[in-house]
Amino acid sequence: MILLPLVHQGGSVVKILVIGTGYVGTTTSLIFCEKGHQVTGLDLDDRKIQALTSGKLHFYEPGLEELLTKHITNKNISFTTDTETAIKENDVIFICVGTPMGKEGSADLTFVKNVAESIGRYMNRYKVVVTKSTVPVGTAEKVTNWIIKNQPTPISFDVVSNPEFLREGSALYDALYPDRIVIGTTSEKARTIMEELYKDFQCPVVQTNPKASEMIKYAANSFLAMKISYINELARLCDRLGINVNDVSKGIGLDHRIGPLFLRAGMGYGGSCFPKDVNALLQTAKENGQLLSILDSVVKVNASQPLYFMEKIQQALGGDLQGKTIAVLGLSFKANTDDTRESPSLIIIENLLGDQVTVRAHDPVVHLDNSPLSEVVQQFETVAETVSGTDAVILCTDWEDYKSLNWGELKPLMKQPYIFDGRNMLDKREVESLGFHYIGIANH
Ligand SMILES: NC(=O)c1ccc[n+]([C@@H]2O[C@H](COP(=O)([O-])OP(=O)(O)OC[C@H]3O[C@@H](n4cnc5c(N)ncnc54)[C@H](O)[C@@H]3O)[C@@H](O)[C@H]2O)c1
Ligand SMILES: O=c1ccn([C@@H]2O[C@H](COP(=O)(O)OP(=O)(O)O[C@H]3O[C@H](CO)[C@@H](O)[C@H](O)[C@H]3O)[C@@H](O)[C@H]2O)c(=O)[nH]1
Repeated sequence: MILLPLVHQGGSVVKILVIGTGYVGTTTSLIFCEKGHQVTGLDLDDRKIQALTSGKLHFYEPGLEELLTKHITNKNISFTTDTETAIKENDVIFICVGTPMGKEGSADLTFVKNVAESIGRYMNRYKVVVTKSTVPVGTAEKVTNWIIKNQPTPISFDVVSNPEFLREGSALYDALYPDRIVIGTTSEKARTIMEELYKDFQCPVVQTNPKASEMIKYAANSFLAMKISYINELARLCDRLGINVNDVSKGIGLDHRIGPLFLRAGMGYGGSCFPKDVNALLQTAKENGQLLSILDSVVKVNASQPLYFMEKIQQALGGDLQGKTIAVLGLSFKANTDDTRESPSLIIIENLLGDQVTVRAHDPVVHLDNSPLSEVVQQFETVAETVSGTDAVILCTDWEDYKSLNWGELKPLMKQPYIFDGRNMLDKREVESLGFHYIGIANH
């Protein structure tokens, strides 16, 4: 299924192809449609393409499905699995495929390499090839070489690094209203085309070379991860001293040099990005003989944070958890997504199961269904069913739904009134006044 144009650029016509229809690919496609462009979305996964073609999103992301329906109706977007035709018919190609954690923490570039080879094989005229996937420093050069190696005859092209900074759960807003756009290229021709594509975005544009652009993405994610590990480790000290870490976050975050965001203490960062990207940057540092000792510590603190919380749970419940029944509320790595990749909830569940606990689970959008976890964890439709007969509730994901629960009504359903709040979501005094034992992360 192939599209007609077009973004007009200085009289010439530019057609956009987005390769990979995951969180980033789908969002990227739709924001360019919003800006009046015409987009083809390509994926190898036929089920995803069929779903998207019929206006259905294959993942949970607020606001995206409505936009998808709108742009399908307006014929601004179409989807295909036909790699060759899609490459031939489009001029700007965004690579949005996954770059999962590979050997020793480095980014696995298999999918990017496959795409670059296809682009080389099938390109028929000048193309701008844009890496939106998060890729290590030096990848633009690799992509260039993979394309050249697969070209039957030499045809000119440019590779641009243009990292994506959207968050799951607010992907659409983040992509439509980014804090900045980073364009990494040494080609004036490609830069002009990229500027044209982004001309309606109201934010600063950082113009740099591909290597610096690739580094900006890793440096940003690692910095945010560092803020989280910093506050989490500080929370452990606050716990010992009886200090409310939320007050500390507020007190330091109001200093505009520090900023209020990413200072929420909890069970550690998860998701498809921070864990893999911090590790990939560490691997880049190692390969280049440079120690990043702060980031080393960020990873260590993050790995031990769910275990720190588990210890608090064990201590409060008398040491041995064997034979207890515990409700886990929230499976996704954060609110407003159905993504469970590297979710701290899963680490908590794994530890509970290891302690011979019967685990009952709930999540507003994640369904364990056919996952291996469904064989050992029972999932319920409502929170009331989930907490029935349990010795404790563990709040693992910061869903709004959980903040507004009527704990007074839930308490009589439980065997023991314990709440472990891994996200510091609840008002300690309020639930304690209902007769609960409440333990958060330095939420005193
Ligand atoms: N998820 C996020 O919030 C986020 C934000 C910013 C950047 N990123 C980065 O963007 C990239 C994509 O992330 P994602 O979460 O959207 O990934 P994803 O795994 O959800 O989607 C990737 C898609 O690429 C498809 N694909 C793989 N090989 C292909 C090929 N040869 N041709 C066509 N399609 C192919 C897969 O089928 C899949 O649908 C990663 O590098 C990630 O680190 C992700
Ligand atoms: O104060 C905070 C903020 C976040 N988190 C946790 O940190 C993780 C990541 O959260 P968030 O950054 O909101 O989600 P992602 O969708 O993974 O987005 C990050 O990763 C993306 C992929 O690279 C980037 O594009 C985004 O800019 C970057 O925020 C989650 O487990 C959160 O619960 C905390 O524990 N405390």
